[in-house]
Amino acid sequence: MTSIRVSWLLQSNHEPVLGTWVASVQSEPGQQNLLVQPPLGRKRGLRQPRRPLLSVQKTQNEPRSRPGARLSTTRRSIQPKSRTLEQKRSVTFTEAQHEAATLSPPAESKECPSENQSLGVKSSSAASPSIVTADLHSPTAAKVETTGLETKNKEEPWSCLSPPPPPVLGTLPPAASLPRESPGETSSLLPHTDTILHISEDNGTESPLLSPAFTYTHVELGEPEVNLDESHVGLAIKPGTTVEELGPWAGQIDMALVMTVEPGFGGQKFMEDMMPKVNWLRTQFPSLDIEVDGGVGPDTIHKCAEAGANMIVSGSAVMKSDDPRSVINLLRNVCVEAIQKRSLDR
Ligand SMILES: O=C(CO)[C@@H](O)[C@H](O)COP(=O)(O)O
Repeated sequence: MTSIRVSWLLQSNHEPVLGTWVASVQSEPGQQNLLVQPPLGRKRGLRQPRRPLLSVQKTQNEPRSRPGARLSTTRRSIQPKSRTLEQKRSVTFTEAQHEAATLSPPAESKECPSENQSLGVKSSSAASPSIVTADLHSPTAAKVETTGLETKNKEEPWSCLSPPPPPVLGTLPPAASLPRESPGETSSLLPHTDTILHISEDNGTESPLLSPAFTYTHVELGEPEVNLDESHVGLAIKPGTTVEELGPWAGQIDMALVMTVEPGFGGQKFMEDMMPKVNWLRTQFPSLDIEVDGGVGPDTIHKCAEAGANMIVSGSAVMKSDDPRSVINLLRNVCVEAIQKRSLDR
């Protein structure tokens, strides 16, 4: 039997929730490769508040949109509803590649009631072993605990993306130099060929989600169920992919995943030389959620946090620990402190 892989996320400014991955992966031309992350412990149709990953405001240096870079299709003509504290969301991950494919809008969020969990490390019998979304809090808060919910401060919804301009190799493009999109423009192609998430078998082995050996839970993207404003979009880059290739998209996505190992399996050595990618993204896009994945644990978390990562995937370091909770707390606290420090430095 195949189950969703073991991993956990450390996110800032989220209500801690348990999550599971529902994958819809289709690789035929014109079909989508996407993953949706409805929180576990929730039931469809019911909502749970969710806070932004970062409370950092977008800066002028951070374009919200740009011309020719649109993610979706005619559905983008749907007027997004204003986000409320109670809105549901999903996460879609794709990997930036040059091969064009159509990205359909993300499947519906499937939300269920779930009690908030103070540290986000609580597991549930309904959950995949350990996808845990832990909560970080406002970087400006003097303490870890926060009292109020926030909504992600995007004055306009994330925009549609279309294939980016040819990457500028060799130099990192300043975000401010990125072209801006014009209102009403729509296009439909998002280049991607792969997904990042992994699933694991009961014997503990992992394989990429796209492995044909696994069965995926197919999520039909029913039109009535889609609410684009409730979606998050992420782009992932493997170690061999330059951040320049992600740069053109970064002003429009919610999350960038910088792989710090080659996707494939857990337990690999953390690639510190990926940190300049994280640092550049954080510098150029202060409110972007930046995730690192691979070889992250107590020995490497400082580098990630200082570079600007605020979402952490940690496999071995947590799962092989005698005290996973303390490891998670450590990772979270290091990130919180780095976020607070950046906030004070600004
Ligand atoms: O999916 C991958 C790598 O393919 C990563 O998510 C790792 O599985 C994370 O595990 P550790 O590297 O932390 O052990």
